[in-house]
Amino acid sequence: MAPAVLAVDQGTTNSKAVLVSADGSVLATGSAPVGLSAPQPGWAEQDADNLWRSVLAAISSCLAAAEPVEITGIGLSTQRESVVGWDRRTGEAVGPVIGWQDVRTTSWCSSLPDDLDTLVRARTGLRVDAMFSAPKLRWLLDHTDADRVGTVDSWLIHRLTGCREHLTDAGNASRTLLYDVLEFGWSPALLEAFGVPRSVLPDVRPSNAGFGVTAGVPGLPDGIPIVAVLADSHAAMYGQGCTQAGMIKATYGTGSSVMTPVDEFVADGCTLAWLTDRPLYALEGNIVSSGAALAWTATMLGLPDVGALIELAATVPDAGGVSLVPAFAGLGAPHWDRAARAAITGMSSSTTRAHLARACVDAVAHQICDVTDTIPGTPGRLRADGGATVSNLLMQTQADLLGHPVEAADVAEISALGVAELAWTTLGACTGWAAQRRYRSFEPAVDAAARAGRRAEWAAAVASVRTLK
Ligand SMILES: O=P(O)(O)OC[C@H](O)CO
Repeated sequence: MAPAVLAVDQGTTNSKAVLVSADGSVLATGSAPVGLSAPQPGWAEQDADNLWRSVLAAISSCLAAAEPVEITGIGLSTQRESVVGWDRRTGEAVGPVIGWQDVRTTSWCSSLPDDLDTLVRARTGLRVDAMFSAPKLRWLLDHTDADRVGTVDSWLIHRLTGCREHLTDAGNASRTLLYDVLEFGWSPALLEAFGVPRSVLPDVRPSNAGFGVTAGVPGLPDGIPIVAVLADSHAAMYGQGCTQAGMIKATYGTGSSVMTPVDEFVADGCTLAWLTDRPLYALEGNIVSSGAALAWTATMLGLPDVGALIELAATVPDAGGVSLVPAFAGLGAPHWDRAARAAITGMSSSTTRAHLARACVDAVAHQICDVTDTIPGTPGRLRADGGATVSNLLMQTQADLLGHPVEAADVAEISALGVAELAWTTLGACTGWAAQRRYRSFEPAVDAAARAGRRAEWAAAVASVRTLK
């Protein structure tokens, strides 16, 4: 039987499973949706058992679509910052997954002392914000009986290993606000500040250090090693071969993430992408709503899906002066204004549904530019990945607004391929798959004055929703 790595990419809306051979070929894929609910405004919850079942369903449909293979290892890529709590004795989830988009702890975060933010920046590269795990963990500990907690990777490791292991990788840990990315351990000062006891947290391992073996997983043999674990956005960066300073990638998911590796840790907007034989730090900007904004606008316009929205957007040459700022849960990077709310500006009596659709596509691209504008010496060429990159209209808009070429990876499963590549590298295979990957290239097609005009229109719309001036 041919050897393969089974890569699982657990995201906000879907769980995917991909069988990948040692040369990077995709042998089979499977996917299953995950439910998401908003029981109160600003809350985002998922059912932890449903999430686990969606992983099993994705694996099962992937294996059913493949010729028989020998699974030599598992690679795990997961949505970040979301947290789960469970009972140490029974292994069962206690309470919901609190999603990364959930902002229920915003006012609690605002009540924390300013000097905590200084400490958080110095030790994690991040800032105090309700998006990150620590305030969500505090909420779980206050409102449930959980005595074990972790991010989604640790919940899946727990289930894949028959409830034996309580582990996380350093890249996922770096998104919690509790992990010292310079000392490579949970920070006692940050644990105390957020009121999270060390005893409830997983042990942190380097991203390719091994995370136990499968036990009792329906449809999988026991004893398969979990070789590598990466956070999904970081896995996309690995899959893009974006591993050196001077390269930049954007992942278009439910939100978007722009990342560029840096040679040294910077105490603002920096994250630990992974830890292998050495750490790789990256500057990152998280955009809260991009794919979610496209889906919302499609629904509001009575369209069946995002594909139909983009088709409608393509029927007009521009947004006709309309801007749509998708601050449904506030603004993330680079504005970090959680009290801001969404708005549509610039409408006139000649505004059509197509202009609104086009404004939403523009918004996804503008938000990426807002982040790249803040990255010093932004490299010219942007590598793009994620579901929305199938849209040529979006990619062309991105190149036009950026003023630099955009290269869209011609693979749908870049995060799964990224973690599969790290797993195969760890197992001793010769990789470097990004060099052979095909990209769709988009060159800017508008002049500097037109670009500046559109960026200024967008900036005015963002300014109109901001609460922090
Ligand atoms: O589920 P995605 O792909 O939108 O990714 C979610 C991110 O990891 C949140 O930081």
